[in-house]
Amino acid sequence: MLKVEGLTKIFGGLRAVDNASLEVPEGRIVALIGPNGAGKTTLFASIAGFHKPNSGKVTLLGQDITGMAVHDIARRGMVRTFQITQPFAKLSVHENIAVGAYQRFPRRDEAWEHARRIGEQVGMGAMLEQPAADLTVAGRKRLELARTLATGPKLLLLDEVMAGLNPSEIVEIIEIIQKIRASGVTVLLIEHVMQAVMSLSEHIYVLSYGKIIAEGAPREVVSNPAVIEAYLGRGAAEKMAAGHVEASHA
Ligand SMILES: Nc1ncnc2c1ncn2[C@@H]1O[C@H](COP(=O)(O)OP(=O)(O)OP(=O)(O)O)[C@@H](O)[C@H]1O
Repeated sequence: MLKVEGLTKIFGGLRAVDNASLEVPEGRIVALIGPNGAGKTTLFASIAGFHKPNSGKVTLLGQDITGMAVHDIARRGMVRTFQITQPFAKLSVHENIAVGAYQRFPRRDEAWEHARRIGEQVGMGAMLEQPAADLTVAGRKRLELARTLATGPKLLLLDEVMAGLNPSEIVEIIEIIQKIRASGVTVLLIEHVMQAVMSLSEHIYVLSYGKIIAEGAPREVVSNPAVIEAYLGRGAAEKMAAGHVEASHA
């Protein structure tokens, strides 16, 4: 569904993303992990049209979309969420979701009904009439998910939708993401919550200093010495193998 080949994005002298390649097959949940500042959000933004890559190629459903505008990419079925959510605070939850739904259903009644269904899908059925300003962090994260989902994506790019959530909220949103995938939407997610990455994704890419340093099945990737070192520093993998570092810190 999505193929990224040799993507590089440079800010000033900084190679925030350096020759990164990845693939997301249709119907899968794929995760992109890596330490803070590794370049994950920059890679997302470069894939979804928010940044123009310096080099590399992005292919969506067989079409070259490199450097295309955000709305053209969205029309082709790929949308992203944002880490910092910015709903229209004075509008209700239902109205906020409808803003996304209008991109797919120009008729008001259809967009409205679609927005209600999406609201229920993300567990916000009882909150539809609330102003977005009254939502908790978890509510705002769900609303962000609902707004992008309402545009009818084939591929959803989720940027840290679990940040700031408590354990039970995380379990709920994991279930919602599983349902979204079951409804036919492919997912690429950036996430720091390892519990979620491990239980949701079938394939993981690890970014460190802009480069993809490892990829594979979740269990393989978390025990990869290069990945452990990227998170814990040089020599950590060896110390861990010798029992000097708690595995839970990885
Ligand atoms: N618009 C920008 N201009 C200049 N430098 C930027 C810009 N956006 C990001 N960077 C830099 O690029 C690098 C990668 O940042 P990015 O936000 O992509 O990392 P990240 O892996 O998403 O981090 P986090 O997990 O903390 O969200 C960082 O060094 C950051 O300071």
